[in-house]
Amino acid sequence: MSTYGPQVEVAIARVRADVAKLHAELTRYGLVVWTGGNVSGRVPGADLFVIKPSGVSYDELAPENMILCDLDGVVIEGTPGADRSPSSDTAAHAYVYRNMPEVGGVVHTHSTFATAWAARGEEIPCVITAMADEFGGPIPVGPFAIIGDDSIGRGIVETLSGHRSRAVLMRNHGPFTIGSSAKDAVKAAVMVEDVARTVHLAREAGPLVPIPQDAIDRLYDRYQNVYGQASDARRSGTAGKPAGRRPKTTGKAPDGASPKTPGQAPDARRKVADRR
Ligand SMILES: O=C(CO)[C@@H](O)[C@@H](O)COP(=O)(O)O
Repeated sequence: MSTYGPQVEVAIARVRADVAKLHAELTRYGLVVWTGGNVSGRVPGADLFVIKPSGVSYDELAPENMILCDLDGVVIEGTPGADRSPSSDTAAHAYVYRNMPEVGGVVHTHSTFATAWAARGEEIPCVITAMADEFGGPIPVGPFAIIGDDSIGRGIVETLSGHRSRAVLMRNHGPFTIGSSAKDAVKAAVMVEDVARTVHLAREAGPLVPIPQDAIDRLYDRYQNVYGQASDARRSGTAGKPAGRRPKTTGKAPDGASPKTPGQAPDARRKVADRR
């Protein structure tokens, strides 16, 4: 059944386990309701990534029902989980992996405060040290984009390339985060909600006090290069480092006619729609 070498199979198994487990962090930190968020992880050493099935309860997520895709977002037939349709945001995640080779994980949620900033189309100003540490400046807003093809991915890549922030607030939609791994992208999703909430509450109470740019730069540099342990991915890898512009490739969404397009074909809502 396997068409990959033993090393890649081991890597796929590890990413399946990580991605399945990390969805529990989204609920643990209150970043999602129902099935409104997704995590994916790149398979090191292969042009593949793993993402969850669309609209499936987080309680049901397990390594064997995660879905393996190529970097065009096409499901790899015959692999575990391939009988279900992948996340609605598969084409967006795929676009990010194709165009940002340093990215190892992508996360999307509708977390309340970050999504409220996205609904206003307003970037979150850098007014707390935790934000300077983690994001190195403001959290930018990305364009409004329709769900289902790679336009969200284009918006993420255009906004975050060359930007310190690992989070973008997609206008009228919600946060998407990137990281050196799926776990690192989940961390960014947790942190962006935390700062969105704090800055919102601060502004409700009075004027925000900006942090001077040179202090932001120093805080960011210390957090990325000194804070924590030398073995941390942030310090040893590319997480949080400015990505720089990447060459763009032509986006290719999954085949619209395929049963592997986002959303589960047997879902009850679909049967109802079909009857209309
Ligand atoms: O934002 C949206 C849809 O509005 C999706 O990202 C969210 O509902 C999660 O969808 P999936 O279950 O990953 O297909």
